[in-house]
Amino acid sequence: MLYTITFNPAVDLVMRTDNLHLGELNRVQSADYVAGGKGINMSVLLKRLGHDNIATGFIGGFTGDFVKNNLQAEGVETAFVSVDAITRINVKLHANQETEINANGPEVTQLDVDRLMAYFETVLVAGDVVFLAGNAAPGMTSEHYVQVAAMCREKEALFVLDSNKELLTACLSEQPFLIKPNAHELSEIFGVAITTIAEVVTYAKELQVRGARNVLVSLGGDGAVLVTETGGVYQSNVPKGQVVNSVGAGDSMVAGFMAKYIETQDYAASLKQGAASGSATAFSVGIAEASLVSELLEQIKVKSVGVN
Ligand SMILES: Nc1ncnc2c1ncn2[C@@H]1O[C@H](COP(=O)(O)OP(=O)(O)OP(=O)(O)O)[C@@H](O)[C@H]1O
Ligand SMILES: O=P(O)(O)OC[C@@]1(O)O[C@H](CO)[C@@H](O)[C@@H]1O
Repeated sequence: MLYTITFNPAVDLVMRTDNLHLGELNRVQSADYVAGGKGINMSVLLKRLGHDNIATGFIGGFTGDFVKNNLQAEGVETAFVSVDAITRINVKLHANQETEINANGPEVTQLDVDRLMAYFETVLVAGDVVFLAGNAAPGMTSEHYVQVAAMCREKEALFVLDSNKELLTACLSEQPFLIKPNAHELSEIFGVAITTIAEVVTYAKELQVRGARNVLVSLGGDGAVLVTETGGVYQSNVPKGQVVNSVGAGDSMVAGFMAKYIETQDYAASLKQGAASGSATAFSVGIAEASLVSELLEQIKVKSVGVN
């Protein structure tokens, strides 16, 4: 089975206005409410690409009910631990530029974490895939991420991680199957400016030395680079299209990549579908429909850029 974990889910409130005037009343042209949080976005796209999965994490309040109902409407099974507080609302504002305002989210206690870990202790078996994505909820530390990573390693489940510098680097020693930093996160991890593809490859390989099995670096409108444990180094382009809302593009890339990997174990084909999925979501209000992913696949070129 595939499981996603979102420690701090959200309702994403996506609003559009022509111009944003700080310090004044602004009225918007449109407002859309979308179930969000990185693991949740992955669950939606995995299901749309034909992969049953179970969404887990911590959830609460009327916003939590909204997220669960949306997932269930998508056909995604849910196994969240309920917390006695309201799941956050994150504002995604599209004016001249995209601005994101992410709330803190509810406090999570050690008892909540223990409940979630007890669930995984019962269900997880060899060959399962666990996607852990997004930031920690208040009350959580990197130790909780390492706990999940270690359990996956012990039970021989593939562990896929997309999170910030501190949480990602803390888990490297548990040998995650896939990590997906973006260019900015890669620069932050090493404290250097990374501008060329050669530099991306060098630092992605350094993450492998530190424990990651496969490293997918997303480069926004410049595509992505994949460094594999089997020695491949691949680069993908982006298709033509109108960016509508790039929120969730990275999550979609991970879901699209893993969906294809599970089917084929073909890294180049997986990168191709990952890239198509990321762009398809960037060209959509929420997470992409499978039909747009297939349509964009035709425009994605994956080339080998050297041997690892
Ligand atoms: N402007 C764009 N045009 C076309 N494709 C895009 C664009 N932005 C993102 N993508 C696609 O989506 C992938 C992931 O995007 P990005 O690097 O922005 O991830 P991210 O920073 O993790 O995003 P997020 O945190 O918002 O999900 C890119 O590698 C690319 O394939
Ligand atoms: O605060 P986090 O957990 O880092 O990110 C949460 C978030 O910004 O990530 C998703 C897009 O990747 C959104 O759906 C959601 O609002």
